[in-house]
Amino acid sequence: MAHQVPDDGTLLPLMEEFYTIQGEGYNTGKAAYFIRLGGCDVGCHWCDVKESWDAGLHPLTAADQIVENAAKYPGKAVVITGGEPLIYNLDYLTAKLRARGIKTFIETSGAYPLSGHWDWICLSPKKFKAPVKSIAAAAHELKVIVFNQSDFKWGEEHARLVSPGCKRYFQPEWSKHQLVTPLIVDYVMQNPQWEISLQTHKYLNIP
Ligand SMILES: C[S@@+](CC[C@H](N)C(=O)[O-])C[C@H]1O[C@@H](n2cnc3c(N)ncnc32)[C@H](O)[C@@H]1O
Ligand SMILES: Nc1nc2[nH]cc(C(=O)O)c2c(=O)[nH]1
Ligand code: SF4
Ligand SMILES: [Mg+2]
Repeated sequence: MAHQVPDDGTLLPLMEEFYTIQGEGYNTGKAAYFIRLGGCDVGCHWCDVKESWDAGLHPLTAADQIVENAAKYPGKAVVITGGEPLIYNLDYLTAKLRARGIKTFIETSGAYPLSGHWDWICLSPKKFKAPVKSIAAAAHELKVIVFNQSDFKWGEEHARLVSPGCKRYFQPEWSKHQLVTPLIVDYVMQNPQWEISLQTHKYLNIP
């Protein structure tokens, strides 16, 4: 059974929360508390967290409780991810985190309209359900997953939509990383407005 999630953002389906090091993208290497919300209908066939997709499997949890949990850790940054976190209204959760001096980062496909107050927005657009138009201009980071050669073209199409200061990354799809990492290395050397992002937590064997 799906939950009835209230639209004021005070209750959210929480899959897991853990303190670790941001493994990907611009904030790689920084300690952060991860908040993983359940629910996603984007359907990436290579998604590395398919257990998140069914929101009904993940308990509705008070946003206030999530804030209390996050505030216990010395790293004053959270990464809100999922699933697709923008299915939910994140205004309440992010306002409360910021009021506690905690920086707010999001990982999103952009398939739903932006809510929340953000210090860093990582947009990772997907072919399977394209981002809403308004989100590209707000992104601080564009992180495109490379599963095959066609993803470079897809990345370039989205790079035209983001702001000039937005960081651009290609990140290998994990199951294909041996094959596609050398392609990304070549691409970045030829197109230095792009950088490579690796899922460093998977090499470090941390969450
Ligand atoms: C699991 S997603 C959750 C957030 C949001 N649904 C999204 O896709 O951006 C978190 C990040 O992991 C990336 N990701 C998911 N599966 C991956 C895989 N197999 N290899 C590399 N990156 C992956 C996504 O593109 C996204 O940047
Ligand atoms: N260490 C670590 N860094 C991450 N960056 C984005 C992640 C995600 O699943 O959204 C992730 C994750 O699951 N673990
Ligand atoms: S949008 Fe994110 S959570 Fe959803 S299927 Fe794709 S990678 Fe997984
Ligand atoms: Mg992950």
